[in-house]
Amino acid sequence: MTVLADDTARVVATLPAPARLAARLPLGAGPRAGIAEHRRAVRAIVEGTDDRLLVVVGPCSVHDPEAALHYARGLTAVAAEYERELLVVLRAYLEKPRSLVGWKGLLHDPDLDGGEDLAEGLRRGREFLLRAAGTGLPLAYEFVDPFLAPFLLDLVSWGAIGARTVAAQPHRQLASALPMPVGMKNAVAGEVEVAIAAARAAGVPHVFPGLGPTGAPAVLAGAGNPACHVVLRGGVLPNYDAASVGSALELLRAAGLRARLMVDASHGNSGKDHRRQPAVVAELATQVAEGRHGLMGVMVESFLEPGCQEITATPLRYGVSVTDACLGWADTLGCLDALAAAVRARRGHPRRPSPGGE
Ligand SMILES: O=C[C@H](O)[C@H](O)COP(=O)(O)O
Ligand SMILES: C=C(OP(=O)(O)O)C(=O)O
Repeated sequence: MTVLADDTARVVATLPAPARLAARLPLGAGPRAGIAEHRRAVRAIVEGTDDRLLVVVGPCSVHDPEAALHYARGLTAVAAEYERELLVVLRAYLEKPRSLVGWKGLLHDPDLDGGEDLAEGLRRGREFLLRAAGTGLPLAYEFVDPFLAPFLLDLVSWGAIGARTVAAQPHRQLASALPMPVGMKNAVAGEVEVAIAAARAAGVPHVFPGLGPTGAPAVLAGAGNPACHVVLRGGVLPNYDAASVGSALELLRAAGLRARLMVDASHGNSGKDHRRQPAVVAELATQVAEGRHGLMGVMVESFLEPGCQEITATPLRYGVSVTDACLGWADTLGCLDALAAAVRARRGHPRRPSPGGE
């Protein structure tokens, strides 16, 4: 066993270099081209040259890859049905940030038993993302630990920096170097300014320490990511209502940013009660239908079955979240239908020629 000089942490296992993991689980040329196209399509919505809604939907966390793939296959058919109005992106989250302690996601603990076999978690996580990409859906991923990003980022078409890390310089630096649009969540208590600051900070170049492809510590350079944007996820109070969305758009304009944002129907906007997500989506659909062009995306936490369960339950119920409660499949279909109808209605409201297109 190797002991660090100051005895603060023991090395309990080693990980492969990112390039080695990718060589074992390679992304083929066809899917790579598909992901490049997905990123271009997501960017077009973020920038406002595509008037569809970006809908990031799927489980809070992937704990059972087979169930998540089952969900993804169902979503593929629905995404095709609504492709004229919605760009549907699968939440494929393998890391969970915790408010205190708890299961940190499939990468950290793939057997859900506290074994914390990160090497196996990375292998299984990358394998899952490859199979999920094989459905043809674009994938969404929250980059919780910047150290783990180089193992997986080639598979992601929309990235998130979460409410617990959005103020952190390492996450903003990472976002500046990511090759896909990145949503910056407002802070846990609800502060939107920190998400705007994160989008601004990640929009400019940074030089920062990280892991090179060969696994060696390296100095990395991010060119700046102009497709970073804000995601309103609520806080102490929700912020999906028309007044809150309007004032966030004003803050973006005042900061010199594009007045376009996504709203998360879950988390602080639903009080983590999945049964409230359809009402949040209905309100967002109303705003869209009435001509709110700056509302460019919606996030929904959804899985095969509604609700959630304790990760320690035996047996675990198939298709039920082990982290935040999710909408079930039937309600998810209702949400997508409402959002697609809203986009059709919005097309009847011409955009004002403002920088944000609001
Ligand atoms: O999205 C998932 C959770 O909200 C996030 O991981 C925080 O969870 P926690 O507050 O239960 O730790
Ligand atoms: C953790 C998440 O969200 P937030 O950062 O908004 O809490 C999430 O979307 O999984």
